[in-house]
Amino acid sequence: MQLQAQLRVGAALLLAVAAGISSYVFAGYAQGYRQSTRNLQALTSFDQALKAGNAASTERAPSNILLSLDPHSATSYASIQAEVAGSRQRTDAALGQLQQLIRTQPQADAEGSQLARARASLTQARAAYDALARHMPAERSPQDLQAAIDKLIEARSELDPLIGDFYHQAQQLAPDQTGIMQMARILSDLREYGGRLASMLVVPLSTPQPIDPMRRLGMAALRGHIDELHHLMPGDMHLPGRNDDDIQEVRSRVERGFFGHTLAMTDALVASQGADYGIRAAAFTSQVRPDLMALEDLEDLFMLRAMAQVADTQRAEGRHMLLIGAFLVSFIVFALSVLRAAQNLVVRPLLLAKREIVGLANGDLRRAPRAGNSMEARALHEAIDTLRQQHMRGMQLAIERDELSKALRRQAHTDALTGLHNRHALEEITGDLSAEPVRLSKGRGLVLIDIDYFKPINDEHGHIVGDLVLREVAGRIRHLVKEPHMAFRYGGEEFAVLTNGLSMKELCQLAEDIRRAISGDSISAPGVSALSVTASFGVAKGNTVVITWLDLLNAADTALYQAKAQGRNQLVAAPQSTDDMLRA
Ligand SMILES: Nc1nc2c(ncn2[C@@H]2O[C@H](COP(=O)(O)OP(=O)(O)OP(=O)(O)O)[C@@H](O)[C@H]2O)c(=O)[nH]1
Repeated sequence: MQLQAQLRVGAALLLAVAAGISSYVFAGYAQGYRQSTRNLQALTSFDQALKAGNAASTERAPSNILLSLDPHSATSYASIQAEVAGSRQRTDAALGQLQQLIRTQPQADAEGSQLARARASLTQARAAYDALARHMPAERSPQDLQAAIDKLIEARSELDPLIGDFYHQAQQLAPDQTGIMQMARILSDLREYGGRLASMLVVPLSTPQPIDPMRRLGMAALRGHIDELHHLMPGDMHLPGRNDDDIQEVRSRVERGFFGHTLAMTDALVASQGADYGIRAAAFTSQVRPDLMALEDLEDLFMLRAMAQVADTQRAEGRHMLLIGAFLVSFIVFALSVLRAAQNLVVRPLLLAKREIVGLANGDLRRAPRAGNSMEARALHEAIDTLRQQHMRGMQLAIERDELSKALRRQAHTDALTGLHNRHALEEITGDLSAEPVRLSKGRGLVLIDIDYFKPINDEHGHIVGDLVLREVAGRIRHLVKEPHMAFRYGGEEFAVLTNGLSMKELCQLAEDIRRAISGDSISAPGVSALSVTASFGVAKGNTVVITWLDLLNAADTALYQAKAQGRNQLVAAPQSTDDMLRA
């Protein structure tokens, strides 16, 4: 597999492993985050149910005060009336929010009906209050007053099942927060029972009249519940984790106010047998109200604490998820960067170097584009440059060798004196004449030229002059013999012209031209008067009889011999060739 592919597969595997591990851990935190979100929703819903209950309980205090006031005489009537309207608005708003939450509940229908009943009861109770409030205090019968108060208590009781449902649901979803939620519920119940207890004293105090025995029994039962709940409250309400000074402070307010002041006052009023209570309903309600509010405050603090704890957990899970996400993204970026760097620093330089080396091997000496600036890449490029230099030297040597061998070959085939091809060159074409005869094509022609009476020139004028004559004769032959025909120094004072594609007539014409050229102008040499030189010619051509090179040479040689014999300075065509000429 290629390095690039290996790198990619490696990076993909690494990423897959990192993604797998991250996903596994992420899924754990995501589960925790979802759980915390559900817990928080459950706690918020329970808190909203408690708030709705508290709002309905709280509405009673200003309503009860209003019923003990004279609409015409009491100066505070209008402000209490406004307070009643405000508290009713707050109750309605809290119930509205509760209704929204109920829509998302599993038992939305049953809880919705329960809430509708509570609202209907509340509307009835408010109507009863409003009807009584329009009358003068003297016109309000104790029975009607009590009935209105009872209706409001009853309307508040209608919310208890809903609070119970939300409590159980929150307890199931957020079991860790059960202790705090229990505490909040106890405080909510205490607030309601304390409010009811106070409400039950409103009629006796307003009238004033003794508390009837039945009501006294009911109040005793409530008082018992309150004591039970008080006992359920732990002495030490210290919560782990956060600073809970605020809880301790409100708790002591509750102990002093509700369990101390309110219950003591209530107990004293219940215990007094006569109708002279020494305090009127409005004043009593006003005194009790802050103590009941302290219970609500404490409950609020507990719920806030529970929700804050869950929110902390949720934030921590969210942070972990973010961290893992950031880690995974960073890892992906890192892995891709490493891959890219490896590609740029290793793979690409290697591929380009490979291309350059292959180019060198194929004779391309150009410097190819390069990549990578690492030490290793530079070393690789230096090695390629060295290889190129060696390759260039090798090529240069090869060229020189080639030229040398061409020169040698040329030299081996050239006659040093005349510069014509030598006999060896002719034998390259004809082959070894002493060996197996080699066939020739009919187009081949041969003219053998032998200088006449050359020995006397040598003898008379010396070899140097003889050489000069040979060079001059060779020059005149070369002048007339053009490609594709070739001129040779066949040996001593003998020359040969090998033709290709000439008819016998053309061949004889060429031989005659050469003869005239040799015998034409005399040859001058230093210290020698003009030398007249002639030569004899034997001409032959391939045909049906002359079919090998040996045949051709023999035919030309015989003709030359004949030319010599007939008096020299003439040409003789081989007889077979002459037949051809005649036919031609
Ligand atoms: N100067 C010189 N003489 C050479 C060379 N090669 C051969 N010879 C001479 O050429 C002469 C040839 O003489 P012969 O063979 O008797 O021929 P010839 O004198 O030309 O007489 P015919 O051919 O019969 O006309 C000899 O004297 C050789 O020494 C050479 O390279 N230089």
